[in-house]
This record gives sequence, C-alpha cells and structure tokens, in this order.
Amino acid sequence: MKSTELEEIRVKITELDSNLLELLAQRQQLTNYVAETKIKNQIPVRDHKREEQLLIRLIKQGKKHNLDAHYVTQIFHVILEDSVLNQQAMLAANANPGSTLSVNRVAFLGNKGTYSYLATQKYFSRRSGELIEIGCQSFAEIIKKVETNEADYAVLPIENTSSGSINEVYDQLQHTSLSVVGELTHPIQHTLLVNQETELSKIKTLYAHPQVFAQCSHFLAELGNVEVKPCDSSSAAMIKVAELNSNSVAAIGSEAGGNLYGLHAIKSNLANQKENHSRFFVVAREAVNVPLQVPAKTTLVMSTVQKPGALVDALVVLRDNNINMTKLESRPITGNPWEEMFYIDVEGNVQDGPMQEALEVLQAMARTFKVLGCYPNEEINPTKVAAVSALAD
Ligand SMILES: C=C(O[C@@H]1C=C(C(=O)O)C=C[C@H]1O)C(=O)O
Repeated sequence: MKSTELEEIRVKITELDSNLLELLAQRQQLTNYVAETKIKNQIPVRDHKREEQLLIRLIKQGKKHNLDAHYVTQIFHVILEDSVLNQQAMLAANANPGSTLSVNRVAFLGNKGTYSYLATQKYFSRRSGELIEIGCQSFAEIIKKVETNEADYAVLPIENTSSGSINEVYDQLQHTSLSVVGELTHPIQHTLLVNQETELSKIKTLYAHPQVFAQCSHFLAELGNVEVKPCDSSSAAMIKVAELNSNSVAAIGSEAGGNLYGLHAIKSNLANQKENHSRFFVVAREAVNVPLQVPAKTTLVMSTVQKPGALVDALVVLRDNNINMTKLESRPITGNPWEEMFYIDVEGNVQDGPMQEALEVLQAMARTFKVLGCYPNEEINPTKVAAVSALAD
C-alpha cells in the first residue's frame, strides 16, 4: 500500500475516533440527566434489567456488522461502569451538600506517578472541585494531614489481589477518628521502567516499593542475580532511576507514572497474577451520608471478648440479618499480645433497618466496636447477559 493511501485511511480513522468520543460525551451527558431524574424521583441508580436489554440489543446489532459479541459486551461494560460510577458520585454529592468543596486537598503516598497518585486522579475526576495533590512519605503522615486539616481527604491502599491486605494501613486506621467516605479499585500494571536504551539482561539493580516486589516475586525469581533496593514509594523508585541515568538500573511501576519522569517500559505484565488490582479507601474527617438509591458498603472494626466462638457469634449476626460480608481481616492489637482486631466489610447502608439492627447487636456483644465508614460501593458487577441462546438469530 502506498504511504499516501495509508495516510488517507488514517485520516478517516482519526475522524471516526473523534466522532466516537463526541458520542460518548453526549451519552455521558444524557446519563447525567438520568441521575438528576433519579435524585428527584428517588429511583435506584442501578437497573440491571435495562442494562441487560441494552446489551442484548447491541450484541444482536453488532452481529449484523460482524462485530464479535464478546467485543461488544466488553466495550459496553466499560461504558456502563463509567455511567453508574458517575451517577453514584452525583447522587452522593447531592446527599452531602456540605462536603462539596471548590478545592479538594488530597494526601496520598509518594509523588506524581505512584499508583496512589493515579487512583487519586481517577477518584476525583468524577467529583467537582479543583484537585490539590499532597504527596506524603508514609501512611502515618497521610492520615495526620487530614486529622490536622492540612488535607481534606486521604487516599490509602488497603488491599491488593496479589499481595493481600496492606497491614500498615489497617494498623493506622485502628487509632484514627477519620471516616471512610469512599472506595475505589485501580488496576495495577507493573512494568520495568528504564531511563536509557537497555535490555533486561543488562539490568543489575532494581528499585521499587516492597509491596511491588512482593507482587512481582515470580518475575524476580526468574531474573536471578539482580540487586533489589526497596524504596518508600514507586515514585521514589522512578526518581532514583531517572537520576542515576544508567543502563543497568530499572524501577518497577506503572507505565503512565514512569512517563512522568521520562522513563519508558521495556517489559510489562510483571505481577504474579494477571488480574492485579488494588483497592483504596478514601477517608475524611466527617462521615458521609450514602443515599439509599446507591449500593453501599460499611466497614466495621471490632474486637471480641475472649471466649470460644466469639467471632462466629458476631458473623451469625450478619447472616441472621441477611448481610453479605465482602472482607474479613484480623490484626494484632498493639499492647495486647494474642488479641485481635477484626476489620469487617459488609454490603449495606448504615441507614438500612437490618443493618442498624445488626450493628446494635454487634456493638452490645463486642469489646470494642466502631463503624469506620459507610460509603458508595464502587465495585460495579457487570450485568450478565443470561439469554445467550436468545442471541443466536
Ligand atoms: C442510565 C441509566 O442508569 C444506569 C446506567 C445505564 C446506562 O448507562 O445505560 C443503564 C441502566 C442503569 O444501570 C438508566 O437507568 O437509564
């Protein structure tokens, strides 16, 4: 194909892509109007029936154009997730007029380029107000910033699909009066970032956060003879590699983050598990009110009395009130050897009847008990298209 021919086709593709983007923006505007009517008429944000009908119609239509059903479904799952998250954010803002700030000062770990930085950008992109980023060197410093009103929010990683819970954050949450007001999950895609033209075999020293090394342990084991240097954050690792400017050093972190420091990726997908995601808590000084139209989660922290089956008794209370537990974590209590603090995430809103009943019973039976927060559930389960056979025609 002659290069002018290629150019002509590319011009058409560029134009088409920009039309696609315009249409997506128009769709988003319409779903914002939908959110406004849901606020007015107290209608739940999520409507699986409508989503299923929409997906079935689009899959059928796609088939006529030779577009694979899986491809169409994937694209629209992303569009629907974005639509639902935007609407949830709008309803939550409406239910908490006092918490809508013109400036959001947000504390997070490291500098520009860390996963916490990317998660912060993502979470606040759906919320009004200018974002002021406050990079910190430790989780304790992040929490302190909000406690002392130097920041309005903190974004804290709480768990990762490969390396599990981030204990240090749980331990910090034991002693704070801050509330969890939001959550988000963010894909963690580790890449090998370098400053100079080089190749894997030349790398002698690797810089990264210890959590990152844990998540990439298989890759490190395969690498063999490489010195591993832990850093306080992914951005600290990136800055180090940019400064050293050598072809024998590399950092592990996100490609988007590395690009901010002029680094480029020479290998991607370094994590042990392909599906590598981190979940973050967003915390603030004041708890938020989650409207009942928005699916909510509640995080509790409690210690039980020392008797056989005390934790089981607590979990039975959840079962009896038909409350689904999504996470259970235990952490030692500082100063009380062999005693544990339990962190429990459940689906439900503290304003719900069954939830209030369960919380009362739990509080009465626990030694210490606190609701760390009730916040919109941002884990959006994609609507499944059950009637696959109906799509055969
Ligand atoms: C936009 C709506 O809200 C949600 C998002 C949908 C969408 O983006 O198409 C569809 C159904 C709802 O889960 C709606 O209810 O129509």
